Amino acid sequence: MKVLKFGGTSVGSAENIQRVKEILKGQTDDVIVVVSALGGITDKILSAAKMAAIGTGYFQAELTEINTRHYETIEKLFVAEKQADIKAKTTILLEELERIIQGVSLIGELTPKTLDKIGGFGERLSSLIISEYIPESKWFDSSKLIKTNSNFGKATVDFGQTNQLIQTAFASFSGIAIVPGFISSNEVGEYTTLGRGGSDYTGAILAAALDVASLEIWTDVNGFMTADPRVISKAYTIKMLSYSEAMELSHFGAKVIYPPTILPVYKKGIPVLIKNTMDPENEGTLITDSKHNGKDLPIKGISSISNITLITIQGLGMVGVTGISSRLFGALARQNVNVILISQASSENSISFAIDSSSSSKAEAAIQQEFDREIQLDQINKITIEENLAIVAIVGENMKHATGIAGKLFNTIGKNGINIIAIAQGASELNISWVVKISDLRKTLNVVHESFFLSENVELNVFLLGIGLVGGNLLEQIKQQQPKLLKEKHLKIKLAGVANSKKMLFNREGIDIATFREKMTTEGQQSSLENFKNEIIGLNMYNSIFVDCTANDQAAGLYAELLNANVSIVTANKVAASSDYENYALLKKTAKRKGVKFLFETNVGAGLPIITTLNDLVNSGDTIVKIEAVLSGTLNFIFNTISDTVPLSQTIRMAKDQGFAEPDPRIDLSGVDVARKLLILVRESGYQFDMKDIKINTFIPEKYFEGSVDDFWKNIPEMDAEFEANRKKLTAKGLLWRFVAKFEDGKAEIGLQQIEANHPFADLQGSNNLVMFNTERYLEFPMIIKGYGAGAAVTAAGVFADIIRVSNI
Ligand SMILES: NC(=O)C1=CN([C@@H]2O[C@H](COP(=O)(O)OP(=O)(O)OC[C@H]3O[C@@H](n4cnc5c(N)ncnc54)[C@H](OP(=O)(O)O)[C@@H]3O)[C@@H](O)[C@H]2O)C=CC1
Ligand SMILES: N[C@@H](CC=O)C(=O)O
Repeated sequence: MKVLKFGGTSVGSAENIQRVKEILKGQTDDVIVVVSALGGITDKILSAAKMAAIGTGYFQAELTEINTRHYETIEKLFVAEKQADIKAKTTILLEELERIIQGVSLIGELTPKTLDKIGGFGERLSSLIISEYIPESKWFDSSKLIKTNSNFGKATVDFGQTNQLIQTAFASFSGIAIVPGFISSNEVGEYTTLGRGGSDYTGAILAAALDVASLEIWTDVNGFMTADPRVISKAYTIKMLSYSEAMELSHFGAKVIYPPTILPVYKKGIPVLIKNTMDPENEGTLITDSKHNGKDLPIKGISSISNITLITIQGLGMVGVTGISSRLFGALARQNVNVILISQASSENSISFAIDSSSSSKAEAAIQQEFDREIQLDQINKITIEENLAIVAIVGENMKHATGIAGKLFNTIGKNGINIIAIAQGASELNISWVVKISDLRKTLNVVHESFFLSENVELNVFLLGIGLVGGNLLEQIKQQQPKLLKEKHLKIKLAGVANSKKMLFNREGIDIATFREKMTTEGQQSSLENFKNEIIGLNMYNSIFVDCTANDQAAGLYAELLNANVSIVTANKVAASSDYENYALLKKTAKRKGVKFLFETNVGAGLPIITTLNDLVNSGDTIVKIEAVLSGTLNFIFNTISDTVPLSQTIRMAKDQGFAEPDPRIDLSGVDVARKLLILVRESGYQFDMKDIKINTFIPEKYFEGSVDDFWKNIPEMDAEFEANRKKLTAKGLLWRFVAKFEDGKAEIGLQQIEANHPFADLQGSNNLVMFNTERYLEFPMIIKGYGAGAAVTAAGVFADIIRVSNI
């Protein structure tokens, strides 16, 4: 024999009741079918009763709706000839309900006892209709079988009597039994109820009394999910749970099963299967006594409860005093305040507990009253009430004795800038619960879901500023590479925000890279750096990365605040890393302190792995003795391209057109770009250096850098003739121009050099860069890194690599 329970949605419409019939047809065993009220009916009944009690006439409209729902369901389920008979039977119950509610209206009082009498009508009605719809079935009145005390609203079952009654009633039963859920009766036969969601409990009570093969809870979801799917799109069904895990998860917000359901079936070792009436083929979740089940993950699921208030009572007068906790929780219990989480430090000078916010004034008054004397004497000097909180819990039997779970959990949460307000973990190690601000709940769930591999993929949320050459190429590369990254590395890069200087666009769910430009035009808001930063912080998404593909110094000014808000920075913009040493050091320190990344590999040599290599050398204990490098793609391209037919001004234009030059090419021509790069290399080598410490030898007179960029383009051809004359002389001597950056003996200098044809820099084609590091380990023969040092595609690839680096995959 099996017990199957169908919830409110499962019997909420004629179509769904037909599904139930189909499911029952497939059963080979004898079955007891427990049914809830038609979805939403119990709420309507209770609301009608409450309206009646306060004297509003609106209850009549609610009653009419209740009647209509049932009559319409009958009309859809039964052929015309049968309808009158079933409607007549239904009407008897509906009229009885109406009479009681009329009575409530007349007396103007709604006692818990009356509420229980009224509350069960939904189940009585639905079970009547369903038993008529399955003619071979037999209806059983569960209110006569389940005996309870008189705690109306949530009665306690008398299992001794109940088990006997059930066993007698079903002693010779075979076939299909239809039983209303939720209802029971007390010792004098008055209706009681088992608490909201109590139909599950009815199923469990019957299952345990008859020691059946299994209890199936048919609902409208595919079982217990790893997290709330409305928040975590990647949440999936947990195939197997132990009784304890199911109990913990259902207590902490997963409303799949009514928590008291577990105990009776657990005691008898009866497996519980959660199934979806709308998707019967789905495996669902199996709850058994097997502890180490399913994938070998330390945690099975994450649950949360919103609308939480945390109350802390504090005072030195509490230390070492026995009975404080008992008085505190006794006072709360007397006021019917349900305590959801408790946390007390071993110092004993404070106790924090979490409750549903609706009880917070009741709780506060209870504490004030109970500890009035201690408050007067200043032995308890502080009662703090924090609202707008949520509790999150991770649950899993495999956490037991697994080291590092709490460390990993809180480390990951901390890195994402989420403040943990209180923590509780039972010695059973089955559940770790903690309190966060409600505004951090979504982020917390995502972070935890991902870090415990409950999510298949790691997700990065990218906010891209600048969609010119580099930024535009970056998005193209992400678009192309995304399927492979997802498949092979389980990495998803989501564009959560994007901006240029005119428009900005955000979408928590991700912006489609194929259409982002049109979307920016049609749906984008006016761009503003301040608002872009505020939006990133405000969205408070986990694994957020600000990617700066502008050359804007104000954009670089946003980094500190973003890092402080636990947003990683990936930047092609050289302004921040070459700003005042103090600022550079602060940004690096902030990133480290916050556990996020500040990456700028492309600041030197575009996509070449120069900074990471330098970091590896230094981190492994090497010392940088000398750096000698050609660091400007633009200048190298110019000196490789200039000829008697291609003058200087034209080579600059070509460098710009090929995407080597800065948005403002004067930055390249003036040596500023190279100076920035050398400064960054020296700093990353471990030296405290500033721009003023670099000697810059310019080769184009200062006057060309004054005025606007247009002035520069207009005037620079004046230099062509002189440059060509010098070039001829240089060529005649068999020499070449290279703009060289050098750091040695604590001195840094950049400038144009004439080099021999056999110099390592001579064979440097196009826009290539070359860096030579002489270190204590690479002393005689330097380490050399060479290759394309500029260009949109290679730079975008370098930015892309930095973004991937943030994920630590
Ligand atoms: N090209 C290369 O080889 C390399 C470049 N880099 C660096 O990459 C960065 C980008 O270069 P590149 O792509 O060539 O430059 P582009 O001029 O092509 O693009 C710059 C982008 O930044 C946007 N932008 C500028 N100011 C703002 C602002 N205030 N708010 C929002 N967006 C803004 C621009 O928007 P709009 O179009 O609306 O003005 C544009 O989308 C530079 O810092 C450069 O030094 C680093 C290594 C190599
Ligand atoms: N403008 C730069 C681009 C890379 O940083 C260069 O020419 O090297």
